[in-house]
Formats: sequence, structure tokens, C-alpha cells
Amino acid sequence: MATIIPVESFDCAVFGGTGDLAMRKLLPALFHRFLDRQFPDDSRIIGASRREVSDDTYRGLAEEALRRHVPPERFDLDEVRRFCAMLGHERVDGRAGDGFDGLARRLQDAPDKVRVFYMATSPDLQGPISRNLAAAKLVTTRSRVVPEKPIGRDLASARRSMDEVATAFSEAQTFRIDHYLGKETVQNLLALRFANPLIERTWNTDAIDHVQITVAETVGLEERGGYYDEFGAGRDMLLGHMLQLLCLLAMECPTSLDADAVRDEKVRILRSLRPMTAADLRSATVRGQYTEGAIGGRPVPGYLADLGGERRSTTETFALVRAEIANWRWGGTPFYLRTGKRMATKMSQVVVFFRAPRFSVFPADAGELQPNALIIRLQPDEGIRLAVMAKQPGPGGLRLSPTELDLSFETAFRTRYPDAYERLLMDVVRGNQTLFMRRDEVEAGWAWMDPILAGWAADPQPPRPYAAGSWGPSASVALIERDGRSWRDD
Ligand SMILES: NC(=O)C1=CN([C@@H]2O[C@H](COP(=O)(O)OP(=O)(O)OC[C@H]3O[C@@H](n4cnc5c(N)ncnc54)[C@H](OP(=O)(O)O)[C@@H]3O)[C@@H](O)[C@H]2O)C=CC1
Ligand SMILES: O=C1O[C@H](COP(=O)(O)O)[C@@H](O)[C@H](O)[C@H]1O
Repeated sequence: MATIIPVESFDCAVFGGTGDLAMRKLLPALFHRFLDRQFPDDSRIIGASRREVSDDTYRGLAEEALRRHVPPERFDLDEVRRFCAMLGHERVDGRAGDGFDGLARRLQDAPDKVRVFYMATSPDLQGPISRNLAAAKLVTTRSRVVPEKPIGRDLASARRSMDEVATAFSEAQTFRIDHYLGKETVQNLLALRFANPLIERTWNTDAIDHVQITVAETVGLEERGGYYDEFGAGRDMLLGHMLQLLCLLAMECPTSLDADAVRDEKVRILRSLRPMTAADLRSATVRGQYTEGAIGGRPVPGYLADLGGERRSTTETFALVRAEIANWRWGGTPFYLRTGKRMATKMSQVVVFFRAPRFSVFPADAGELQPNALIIRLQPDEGIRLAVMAKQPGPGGLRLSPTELDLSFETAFRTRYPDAYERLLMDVVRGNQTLFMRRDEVEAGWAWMDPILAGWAADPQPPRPYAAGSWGPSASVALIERDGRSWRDD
């Protein structure tokens, strides 16, 4: 049974409280934390959006959302109604500034309570909402703001957006969310590396040949075509989630687990990424876009049809980058980052390939010695496997076979894995920024990605097609094979 550390009572205004993210992720996450009694029931959660929705109607919408997104074994109608009694809705236009007085009236009786302003709205509203909150004198010393991704479209616009938020909130009050950091298996990367000397002592280029980081999804655009077509896989996945994974895998051990100690080390990695030249873009990156195909035996349309069929688009739905970290620990060990929509299976995984043995004492007919690999499955089927060579049992000669040491987290821990937003929302309330991105981290990520994205945008060649249900364009296989390596997808 996991230890639940209670947080104090809070007020949380969710801008975009009627939207998809709020209904599908944020309210269910808060409900799970409420069910475990992690926060007192005099906390208040206020949805804020432009539509006219009464408190009762909003509670009804929330109840429906919980019915859909909370597993039946955790859905208890009495508890749901107790949770929903904490909810309300205020009609607010974050851009025009209407309705902030109503929000202020709701919150005025508790000026000393922790106040969370969650921005689950389009990113261009982050500045206006911040300014309007400040003008309505809603920002107290105990207030925190949670800007959702994406932050900007490039380094310059990200800076502008962060500057605007900073007119109302200090850096210490700003919790830039990347939900991958809230995933249990992602946090476990720190435990794996820094609680296990066996692993950490081999965690460098002397022992490690290369690292593969894959985030493959089977979903397509869902209802987010407008957003996705503007951002693409590079900005949507590589920039935030995948660079965060790279940082946790590659960073030095921080001096402590304090937010800034951890984030200092992540920033160092981002700044050590070798900048891509125009020539690298051709040899070290691949963009793709899915065409029609089949997933799980079901035919699915291609990207352009998913977009509505009327638009031409060169947005990438698949991205691969071979990243190199120019530092003492990692020089000579490439990190392959690969992500795509409508891939063969949903799977996020890191595979660390160790170098081949320098010498084999075994005769040629004993079987080929395969290098060790550490396979860290982030989702689904969370767990860690170590590919090793072993003697084939039997009285004959000494024959070797590849086999695996297999640690399934489900069997080892037998506990419910909380959704990433559960952990992150509670961290916001308790004021712990460790799992949130600092401004210089966001900037360093963009600084590395900007030339890649600009090069892709200027490329006259469109993204390479790949059939939905495959592992991406054939060029992604060719890229790694040119390096004498191959993908591990199991
Ligand atoms: N959905 C997801 O899975 C994820 C979303 N995100 C990010 O979260 C944000 C929201 O996404 P999502 O929920 O999908 O978007 P939706 O389009 O589903 O919801 C947008 C919400 O914003 C409200 N809104 C729009 N304009 C205003 C305004 N001027 N003032 C106040 N509220 C407004 C809408 O209500 P109304 O029209 O009534 O005002 C609605 O509640 C985006 O930045 C997205 O990138 C990040 C990760 C995952
Ligand atoms: O932030 C995003 O993440 C999801 C993938 O998240 P996961 O928790 O299901 O792995 C992705 O589908 C979406 O496009 C992106 O905006």
C-alpha cells in the first residue's frame, strides 16, 4: 500500500474547465486523490470557461466525465457526489477579461489558502489570463500557476509567452507541466540509476553503445486536429516528453532531490546536446506522415483524411532524431529518439544497449554472443528486463542462448499506478517544483529543437509516408542500420 502524504486545503481554478483535458484527465486525477483522502473536502475546484454553466450543471458534467474515465472499481457514486460538491463553474473569458470579478468573489473568503490557477486552455491565452488575474488582484503570495503545453512554437515565442506569465507570477510560483514527468515509470528512472550502483557504474559511453527511446502511439489525431497540424510530432512529443526522458537518462546525479538541483542537471544535458547542422538533418533525422492502414485488424484512414480530407499538410506525425550529447560521460553514445502516431502498437520504452564483449572464450558453434540490453518499459506492461546470455540447459556441449531477467512491476508491486496528473497536481499544491520545467530548461530545449524544426520546414521534400499500423517510414530503419544497429520493438 503506497503512503499517501496529505496536502493542505486549496482552491483551484481550472481555466478550460469544460474542455477535454479537464474532463478526461484533471477531474479524474483530483477524484482519485480525494478518494484516497489526500486533501480536505473544504477544497474548491472551479471550472472557468466562456460558456454559461451553472454550478449544478458543471457538477453533472463532472459526474459524467468521472463515470467515463474512472475505472468501475474506483467509481463509488456517493464518493463521486461528495467530490462534485466541491466543484463549481464561473463564466470567464480569459482573453477579454470578463468574469474575473466573479472568480474573485468566489475566492475572496480565503485569501491565505493555496490558490492554483491551471491553464487548460489554448497556449495563447496564458499571457492574457495571467494579466487579467493580476488586474483582478487574484494572485496572492500563496498562488501558483500551471501552464499547460505547448509553451510557444519556437524559442522566441516561448520566451514571449513565459515573459507574459511572469508579469503576474514569479518563477517559484510557475509550474510548467510535462505530464511524462509525473509517470511512475519515468520517475523510476532516477531510482533505477541512483539507487543501484550496479547500474550507475556502467552508465557511460565505456559500457553503453547506444540508447533507443521510443514513444509509439496507435491513436491518430483524436479531436485535436487543429492543434496537432500546427505543432506536429517534433513540437508535440520530441520537444517536451522525449527530451525529458533523455535528460533523466543522461544527467549526472544531482546534489539532492531539491527541485533546482535536479533541474540544474537536466539543463546541463540539454545544453550539451550537439547542435544539428543542415547535413545532420539529412543523415540524423527522419520525418514521416501516416497514410491509411490497419491497426489491430481495423482499417484506419491516413492523416490527411483524419484532418478532414480538404487540406494538404506537411506536418510530421512521426519523428526520429539521433541525438548526441557532447560531454565526457556520453561522447560516442548516440541516443535515438523516435515517436509517432498510428504506429503498430502503443508502447513507450527505453532500451540501453551495452557494448559487445571484447573477446569470447566460447567456440564459434556455441552461438553468437549478443550484447546485453536493459529494456525499460514505461507503458504499458511496465517493468524492466535485462537481456543476458545463458547456457542452454542440457548434457551436450556448451551452447549459449539469449534470455532475459524479467521484472514486471505489476507482479512486483501489486498496486494501482496513479495517473501522472494525480502526482503532479498534488505537487503543485504542496509547492514542489521538482517535476516541473524551469524556464531555462524550456529555453534550452527550444534552442536545440529550433534549427531542426526550421530545417524540416524548409525541406522541399515532404515527410515520408508510412502505413498506419507500421513502425514508421522505412527511412527510420535505414537510418539506424546505416549505423550498424537495429530497432528493438519488443
Ligand atoms: N487534451 C489533452 O489530452 C491534452 C491537452 N493539453 C493542452 O491543454 C490545453 C487544453 O486542451 P484541451 O482540453 O484538449 O482543449 P479543448 O478545446 O477541449 O478545451 C478548451 C477549453 O478552453 C475553454 N476556453 C476557450 N477559450 C477560452 C477563453 N477565452 N477563456 C476561458 N476559457 C476558454 C473552452 O471552453 P469555452 O469554449 O466554453 O470557453 C474549453 O473549456 C491545450 O493547451 C492543450 O495543448 C496538453 C496535453 C494533453
Ligand atoms: O502530451 C501529449 O501526450 C499524449 C501521449 O501521452 P500518453 O500519456 O498517452 O503517453 C499524446 O497523445 C499527445 O499528442 C500529446 O499532446
